[in-house]
Amino acid sequence: MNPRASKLSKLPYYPILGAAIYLLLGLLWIEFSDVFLASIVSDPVLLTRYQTYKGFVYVLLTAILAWVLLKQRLQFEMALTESQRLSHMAFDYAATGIAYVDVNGQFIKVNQELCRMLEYSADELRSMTFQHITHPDDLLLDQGLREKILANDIKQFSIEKRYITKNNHTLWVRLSVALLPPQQHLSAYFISVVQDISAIKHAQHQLQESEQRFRTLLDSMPNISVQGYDEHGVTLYWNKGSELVYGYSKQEALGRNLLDLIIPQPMHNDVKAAIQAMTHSGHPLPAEELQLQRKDGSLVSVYSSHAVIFDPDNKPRIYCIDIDLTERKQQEAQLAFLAEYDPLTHLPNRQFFTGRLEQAIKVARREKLQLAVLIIDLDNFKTINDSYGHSVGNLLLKNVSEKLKIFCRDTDSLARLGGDEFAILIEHLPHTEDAARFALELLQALQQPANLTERIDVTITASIGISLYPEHHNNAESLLQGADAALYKAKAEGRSTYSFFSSQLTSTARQRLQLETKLRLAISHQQLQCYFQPQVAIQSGQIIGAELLIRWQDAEQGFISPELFIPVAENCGLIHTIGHFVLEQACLLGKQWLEEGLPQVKLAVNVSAHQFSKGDFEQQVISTLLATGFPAHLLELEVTETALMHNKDAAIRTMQQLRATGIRLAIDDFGTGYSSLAYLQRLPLDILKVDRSFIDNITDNDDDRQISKAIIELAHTLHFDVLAEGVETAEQLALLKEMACDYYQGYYFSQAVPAEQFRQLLLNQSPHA
Ligand SMILES: Nc1nc2c(ncn2[C@@H]2O[C@@H]3COP(=O)(O)O[C@H]4[C@@H](O)[C@H](n5cnc6c(=O)[nH]c(N)nc65)O[C@@H]4COP(=O)(O)O[C@H]3[C@H]2O)c(=O)[nH]1
Repeated sequence: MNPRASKLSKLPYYPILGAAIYLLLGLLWIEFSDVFLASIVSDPVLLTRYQTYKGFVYVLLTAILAWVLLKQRLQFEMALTESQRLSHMAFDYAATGIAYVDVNGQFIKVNQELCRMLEYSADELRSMTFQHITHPDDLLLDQGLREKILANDIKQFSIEKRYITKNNHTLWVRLSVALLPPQQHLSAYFISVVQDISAIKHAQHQLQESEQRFRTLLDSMPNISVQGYDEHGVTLYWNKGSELVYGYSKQEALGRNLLDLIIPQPMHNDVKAAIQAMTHSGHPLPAEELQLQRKDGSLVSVYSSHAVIFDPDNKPRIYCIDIDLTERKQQEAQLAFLAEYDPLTHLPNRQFFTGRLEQAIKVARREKLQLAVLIIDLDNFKTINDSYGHSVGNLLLKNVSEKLKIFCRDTDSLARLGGDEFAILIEHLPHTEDAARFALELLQALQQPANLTERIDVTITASIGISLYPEHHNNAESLLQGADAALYKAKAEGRSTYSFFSSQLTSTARQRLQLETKLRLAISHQQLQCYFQPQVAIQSGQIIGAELLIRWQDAEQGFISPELFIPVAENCGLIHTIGHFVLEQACLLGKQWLEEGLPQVKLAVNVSAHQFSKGDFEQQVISTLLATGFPAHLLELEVTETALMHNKDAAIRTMQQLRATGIRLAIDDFGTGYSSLAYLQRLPLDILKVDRSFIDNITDNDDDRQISKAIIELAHTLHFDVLAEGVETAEQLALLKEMACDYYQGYYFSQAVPAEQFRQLLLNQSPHA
């Protein structure tokens, strides 16, 4: 029954009641209107007419009213019939199954859709109960809920359940049931609305299946970790990959916060912010590479991407898909290594070396340094390869690379350019021959027999080509080419040697190295001697001292000038041995002469810049004085301006310490350097030696004369004594006397002479002079 139709049926009786009231009021009007009109209208004609027609008017009005009412009733009846028809149609043709079911479960009325769903006809269904066609597993639930409605515990219910259709198919439906209370002639019955959800269930089933398959798939990928977290970071999902990548089992991970699991402490705040941002926006953050933490505390590199999925309760779930990059990183590192290193020797390759060289050139350009590039090529390597095979050849290359590694300093760069070719970059090369010395020593080291296997010992030689920056080339490529060309020359010269890019340099370097080798021998065979050049007071003409000058008489070459070998000695470090020898000679002989009663004279010793800048120089001087007993005030140390220029403050400190012991200090070759007056004032000097180059022309060059005069005056102003070097003539001496120069030395008085000869000079001099 349509409740709206029953309401409509009551409506038309209100106008009938109205009509009855109208009739009653009309009759009353007919009865009493004459009296009423007579009281207000006095015209008897009008009153008569009214009485004649009043019945007719009343009947007319009543007829009209009856007609209106009848029409309204007819319209209403028609509307009611139409509404009932529509209601039946709606029931029948509804897209949802509808059934009226009595309290025992018997179908009373079913619509077409329900029949279609259950594959029964309406008549068949009306002869059945819902229990007949309900899936046994769902029967208890359905029945129980209906009982609850009947017991008035609930008003209605809605469940998902299964029916078994006539053709024995399982049909998933959403069933909504409400109880219609008993009415006049009808007992209570259930209205069931049945919605076919088989398609949804099927889709859900498929989804579950595909989810299951997806999970199986995820679990089968060991280096892909998938984790699911709630909005607080609590772990909800943890696949096999996560177990393998992070080391936590599923049981250990589920329910724990990801911050306690895999996020290193310093990242905690960032991760919290990221979770908040994703759960609020519903959008994942961009994927990125992260370093996360394993159970054992070690870090693992992962490429982490995220997805934000809302669950059926609309709660955000964050899924992280982390790809373990460990293997890829190792491969990348391996590739990076191979791009720059030689896999056999693990030395940098040509590409890396060229880059390193370019960098070094930039620094050298800025700091005005010299660089050397050496290419080392093994002589006859092919023969070894051919005779013993490649594996022995490889062992030899490894052996050579080890020797090279040991040989190079930390600041040198070593590489294998390919085949049997190696390269070394020497930065901060102070002198050209340092590269030659390096090459020579390297050749000697490589010549040591190499024990490759139990039975194979190989002795091999190498050739080396050297090119220099900036002297030969100013870019990496050309420097390598230059060294290669030089290598070719070395090979052409008969191998087992080195060669510079320029032949001139090769011969100079070789000469200097030969000289160095000879000097070593000369020192060890005590072939160096100290000569003494007297220093004379200009006013009195008395010897006041002598400068010690080193002399080397070589058996083959004859006299070798200190101007030639002192720079070589400075480069190879022999200057310290020579310096110490001269100092010791001065002190020993000086002391000996004092003991003999010879006149007291000061002995001047040249000190090289290299000695001066070495930390223990003062110590060495003091201990020599103590060891020999030579008085400090008779020892004079000559330092050149250039020696003082290197580290001015340290030089001043050293000089002050030496001066404090009573030693005299002289500045040598004055005028050739760039000492400023201000700097000179700070130096604790005793004597200033005017360079020979000024004295040479003092007689005929006005400029030199003026400069010498100015130097002498300046020195006196600063309370230094002045000694003129290289005085060869009486004229020079006369001029110097005029200029009030204090002392001189030079061939005019005497060349440097052996100790005994100088001793004779002293003996000949009056002791009281
Ligand atoms: N033409 C000419 N030359 C004169 C005359 N009087 C002296 N000489 C030379 O001038 C040089 C003076 O020495 P120097 O300026 O210290 O210059 C020295 C000094 O810088 C260095 N030297 C010599 N002996 C030593 C030494 O024991 N230690 C160090 N560190 N350097 C030394 O070698 C340089 C050259 O020494 P030598 O060849 O001995 O040359 C000496 C000396 O023989 C002269 O009247 N005319």
